[in-house]
Amino acid sequence: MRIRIFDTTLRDGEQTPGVSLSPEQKLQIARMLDELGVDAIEAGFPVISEGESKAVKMIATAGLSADICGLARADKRDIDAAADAGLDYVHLFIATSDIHLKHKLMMDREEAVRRAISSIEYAKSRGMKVEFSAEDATRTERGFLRDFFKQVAEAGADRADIPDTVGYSTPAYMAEITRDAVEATGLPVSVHCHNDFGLAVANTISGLQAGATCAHVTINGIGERAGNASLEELVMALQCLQFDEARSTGIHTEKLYGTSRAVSGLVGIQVQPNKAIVGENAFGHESGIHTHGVLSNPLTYEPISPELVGHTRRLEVGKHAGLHGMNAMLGEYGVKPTAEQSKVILSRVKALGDQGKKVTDVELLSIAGEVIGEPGLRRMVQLSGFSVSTGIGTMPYAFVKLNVDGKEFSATDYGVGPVDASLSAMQKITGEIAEVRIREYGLASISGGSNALCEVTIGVEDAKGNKASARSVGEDIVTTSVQAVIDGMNRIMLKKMLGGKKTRG
Ligand SMILES: CC(=O)SCCNC(=O)CCNC(=O)[C@H](O)C(C)(C)COP(=O)(O)OP(=O)(O)OC[C@H]1O[C@@H](n2cnc3c(N)ncnc32)[C@H](O)[C@@H]1OP(=O)(O)O
Ligand SMILES: CC(C)C(=O)C(=O)O
Repeated sequence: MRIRIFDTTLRDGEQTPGVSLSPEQKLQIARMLDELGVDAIEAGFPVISEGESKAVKMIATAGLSADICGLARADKRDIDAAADAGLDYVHLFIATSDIHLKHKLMMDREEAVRRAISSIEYAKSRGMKVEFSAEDATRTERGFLRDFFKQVAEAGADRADIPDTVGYSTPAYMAEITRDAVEATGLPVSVHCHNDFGLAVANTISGLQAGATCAHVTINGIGERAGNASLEELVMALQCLQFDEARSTGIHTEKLYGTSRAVSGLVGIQVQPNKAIVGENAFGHESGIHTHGVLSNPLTYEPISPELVGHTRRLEVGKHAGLHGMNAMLGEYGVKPTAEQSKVILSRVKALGDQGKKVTDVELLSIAGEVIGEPGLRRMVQLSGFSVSTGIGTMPYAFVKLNVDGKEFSATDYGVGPVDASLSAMQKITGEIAEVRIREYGLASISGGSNALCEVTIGVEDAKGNKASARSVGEDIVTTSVQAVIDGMNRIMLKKMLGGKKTRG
């Protein structure tokens, strides 16, 4: 069965506290969602502001393949705003649980039904298709919910949606009320699940198994409080796990990781490393037993291949590392220790781990260099000049000069602060010579006071998915950041030059 993916990143996702997108940013995300292959995009809630109405209009007229929809309360002004934004598809809602009716809407059940019916009739009179949500459905008295949906269908709604507004349902209950709604309405039914108890995807799947044909989801699971059902998790679960019946979607799964990162950047919310499918660690391994297995056959410790979702594999060393994984990582840099040397290198890596430290690629290589007795691995990139200016009433600015294998490159750029400006300037250079991008940046203070030492940990990646991590410690956060990036770049360039066996990606 083909499942309809209704993406609400731009509406419920944007309701994440602290997130606001400009119309241009919303259009940019809508285009990405369309390319990803979603069936419907909830572009926004047109009545809430001028910018929101403009954004919805821009998306509605952008010629996208997905159906474009907007949210409206059971209220004429909201419906007019949706129609005026150029929509022919509106998502109407009214709460049906007693707690919402009594304490929020101050109306009884009969009034809620009347408001639902009149809003559907009005939206239809304005030429729009209607998807109707019974807000807080899962805390609504079951008999009333069933009756409510029946009347919504009789009033002319085209689709019915079951929101688990505060993530309160269990999968079993979601299935029961989905069956009720399908029977009562005879309409295509959607499910809209929140993640307050971490069950949003499980509840969504349960609703789909019980007869719903559409899932409301967001990229990275962003949304109110603990968020909504995550698009990437749901889509991959439907595609890869065993269910009673096969359910497919139109999502181009190889675009999932890129879309996740792009949305994360635009909304300003980092994806947690252990997030399923798209987190940095979703295909990352440190434990020796795991890296050993993965090197032989990745499916030993990965349920799916990272390429399927546009992600890459990453091996790391640390306290839990083993010889096979560590030697494979060193092999990428052309470093081949003897069996005895490997044991010594690993014990020093573990000693760092025992001190509670993350061990970066640069540290692994410098330990290996010391143990093998080879001079440090060649630095192709060196910092040969650098200055920044910052202050109040001035735009932070950086000048960076790098010596790359004897050739000088320089770049300048602005940024939100001196670190940002320096990293942007560096990226201009690295874009030219090595296409290295910074995928992770962490800054921590490791001693107190204004003369504190800072520690910068950085992850860099090239266009081919080669990754390297580096750490630098110093007194000046800008210089330390630049040094960490340069260390990471050196590792990537060395890896490319040596063309060692690739253990990642
Ligand atoms: C579960 C969900 O995600 S629902 C969607 C939630 N999203 C948002 O709220 C996003 C943006 N919201 C806003 O910008 C504003 O809240 C607006 C523009 C919608 C309304 O702003 P205000 O007029 O200042 O009202 P306020 O937000 O304080 O209160 C909500 C009003 O909507 C009413 N309301 C809530 N749900 C509905 C509904 N489904 N149908 C009709 N009226 C509703 C409330 O009763 C209250 O009405 P009142 O002002 O007459 O008392
Ligand atoms: C408007 C509705 C569908 C909603 O977002 C919710 O109940 O979570």
